[in-house]
Amino acid sequence: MGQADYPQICPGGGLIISWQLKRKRVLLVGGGPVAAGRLVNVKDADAIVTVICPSSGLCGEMKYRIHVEKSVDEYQDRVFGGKDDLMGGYDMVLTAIDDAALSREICQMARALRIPVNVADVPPECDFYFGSLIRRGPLQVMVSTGGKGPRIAAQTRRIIQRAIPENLGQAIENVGRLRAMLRSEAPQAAAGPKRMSWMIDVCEKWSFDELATLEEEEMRIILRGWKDGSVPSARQVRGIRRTLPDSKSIRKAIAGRCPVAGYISPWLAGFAGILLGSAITSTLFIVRSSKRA
Ligand SMILES: C[C@@]1(CC(=O)O)c2cc3[nH]c(cc4nc(cc5[nH]c(cc(n2)[C@H]1CCC(=O)O)[C@@](C)(CC(=O)O)[C@@H]5CCC(=O)O)C(CC(=O)O)=C4CCC(=O)O)c(CCC(=O)O)c3CC(=O)O
Ligand SMILES: NC(=O)C1=CN([C@@H]2O[C@H](COP(=O)(O)OP(=O)(O)OC[C@H]3O[C@@H](n4cnc5c(N)ncnc54)[C@H](O)[C@@H]3O)[C@@H](O)[C@H]2O)C=CC1
Repeated sequence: MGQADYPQICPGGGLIISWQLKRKRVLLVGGGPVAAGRLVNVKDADAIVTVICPSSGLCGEMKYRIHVEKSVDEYQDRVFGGKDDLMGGYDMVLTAIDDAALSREICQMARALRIPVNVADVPPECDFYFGSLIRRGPLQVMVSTGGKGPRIAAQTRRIIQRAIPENLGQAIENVGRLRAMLRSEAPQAAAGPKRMSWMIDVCEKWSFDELATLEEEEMRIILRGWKDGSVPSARQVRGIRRTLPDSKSIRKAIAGRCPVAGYISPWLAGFAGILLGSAITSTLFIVRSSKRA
């Protein structure tokens, strides 16, 4: 048992977790563009949100969210009024106001009440930071630089965004449905380890594209393997007809590069070659025919 057997502890980071805010109460003070961004973040997590901000200070998006979309659960058209405003049983307090002294005060009051608080742009007054976010259905990715470089967080997010397959959200959605079906077929706690290793096999054996296009009937067929611990492949479940190459392989074949020579895909090169060949042949034919004539 030595140091090398265990992951190294790297102090100085933040704890990245997926805070379940559903039906929890969030107080948002402010109504500018930053507050509007925060609102979207917490409503994406199904929170119950109260906004305190005079209507004269609401930005366009905030007006839309409150009056048209009606996604703000409670709107109070006034300035922040002191400690009583924090007594609504809140699980989180967010401020995005252009008043540094008041923000500091709200932060201190929230901390005294042990309510986690974020003051936009003031790291010492944040119990947690927001991050740069990617959302694809149930898939969420957050990039944090721990306050060192928020713009770099956004740039990193864009790099990751490009690397995430388009249909991954749908694949995860379907895996969620299959897991739920498995849980109702084998609900016993004792089956946990077997359930988990069977689900691991499904996720490893089926590609994202195959999972993304899974239909309910196919899920039932896969589940037939559960009892003897086997996982049928997509080819076995779908037969030869539906096992077309996935979109990634098609894209690679058409637009990819030959890994050895580095030139564009042999498919594309081959196709271009045929086109060029027929063009040359027909030109020669036309030239010869016109000479004869
Ligand atoms: C600590 C933190 C606290 C918090 O607010 O939660 C915080 C603090 C500060 N931000 C500042 C500035 C900028 N913030 C952004 C952008 C974002 N800032 C976000 C989060 C965070 N910002 C938390 C740390 C997150 C992390 O590091 O990972 C993002 C990720 C999420 C979001 O806010 O929703 C979002 C990108 C979303 C996206 O696009 O994906 C840009 C870039 C831009 O606008 O394009 C700039 C200008 C460039 C620059 O300054 O670097 C300043 C300086 C003010 C000054 O100099 O006066 C401070 C204060 C300080 O650093 O002291
Ligand atoms: N983390 C981030 O990504 C960023 C954070 N910020 C910071 O966030 C804060 C807000 O930014 P913006 O939305 O652009 O500001 P803004 O100036 O557009 O909006 C300020 C809002 O606060 C409201 N407000 C002011 N005093 C209030 C009070 N006593 N009670 C209730 N509401 C009050 C105003 O009516 C207005 O709606 C700024 O302090 C800014 O430094 C700014 C840009 C990026």
